[in-house]
Amino acid sequence: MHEPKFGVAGETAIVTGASQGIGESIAKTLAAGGANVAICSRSMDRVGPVAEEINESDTDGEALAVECNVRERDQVQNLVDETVDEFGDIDVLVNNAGGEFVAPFEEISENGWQTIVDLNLNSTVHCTQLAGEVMREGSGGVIVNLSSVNGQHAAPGESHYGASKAAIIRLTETLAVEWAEHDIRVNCVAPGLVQTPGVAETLGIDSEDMPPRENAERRIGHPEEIADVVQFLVSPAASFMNGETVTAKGVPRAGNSMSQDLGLE
Ligand SMILES: CCCCCCCCC/C=C/C(=O)SCCNC(=O)CCNC(=O)[C@H](O)C(C)(C)COP(=O)(O)OP(=O)(O)OC[C@H]1O[C@@H](n2cnc3c(N)ncnc32)[C@H](O)[C@@H]1OP(=O)(O)O
Ligand SMILES: NC(=O)C1=CN([C@@H]2O[C@H](COP(=O)(O)OP(=O)(O)OC[C@H]3O[C@@H](n4cnc5c(N)ncnc54)[C@H](OP(=O)(O)O)[C@@H]3O)[C@@H](O)[C@H]2O)C=CC1
Repeated sequence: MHEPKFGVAGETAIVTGASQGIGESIAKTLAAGGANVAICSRSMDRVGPVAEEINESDTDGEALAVECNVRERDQVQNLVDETVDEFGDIDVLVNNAGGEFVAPFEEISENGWQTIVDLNLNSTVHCTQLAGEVMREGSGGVIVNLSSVNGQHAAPGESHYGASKAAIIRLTETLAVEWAEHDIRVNCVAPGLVQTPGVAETLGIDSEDMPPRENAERRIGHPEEIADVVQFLVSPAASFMNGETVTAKGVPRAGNSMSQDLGLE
């Protein structure tokens, strides 16, 4: 009989941007599956309680919280070092931290553009190079990057975000080829609109005022629905997947579904 291989027990995973939203859900899902998770955000006050919640639950996996701004390469090096000190190795990296503001291209300042490219793309480069070094020197590993449907299709007001998220897809494909010889798989998830505190902040509304999630025509995702895809890609069940971008957007419309999900189109 073929045994299912969807588990992550005993793995050590870094999840960036795990104080809320999709990253928090990924960390809790992997820990529930028995992985040890090193989680970060810019604020220990925000990421610490997530680690405490995991450690106080009956999951097999343990959590380590590290304050780390992923835009700062020296802080990422510290995250990697603390993870290895605590858990001995790094098997999994989930590049989740990211964000944006919505603005027309002509209104984005040089610093505004730089901020979003740093936050989404350059942070992924820092984490992947520094954690990847540990994986290459060890027994390989798995990397999952968070792109977006806005990295796959045009969306007004998202030029900086879309460009950085599209670049993440091509980086994923390139590294999958370059690092196959090191036994490192690199895949990507492209979510459609997911109900998180960050999206509510971006839209300037309260989380409770997000459009309904269960409307079949304008389906908005739950963070757990992205976390489960990440867990699959991390697990040995996805051993023949490398360089892929898995889209998870609820309703298979062409193009960018986010503004449709919001009822704007
Ligand atoms: C159609 C359907 C759509 C639907 C869209 C719905 C969202 C769908 C997709 C969601 C994707 C997500 O990633 S959801 C997660 C998103 N969550 C978040 O992003 C929440 C956290 N946000 C943030 O931290 C900030 O917004 C962010 C800019 C990213 C980082 O903040 P920082 O403090 O590092 O940066 P700041 O110092 O504030 O700003 C840096 C520069 O950016 C400029 N800047 C900041 N906000 C700006 C704005 N709204 N418009 C112009 N410019 C702006 C500032 O003026 C600065 O430039 P100068 O003035 O020149 O110095
Ligand atoms: N929600 C959605 O609809 C979609 C989201 N995505 C992508 O999924 C990922 C998660 O999104 P979502 O959960 O909505 O985001 P949220 O804004 O809700 O959460 C972002 C997380 O990242 C952390 N973070 C932000 N900046 C930094 C930084 N510089 N260094 C370290 N941590 C940081 C935040 O923690 P803190 O503030 O404590 O630092 C927080 O934990 C992002 O990459 C996003 O682009 C893609 C498509 C759709």
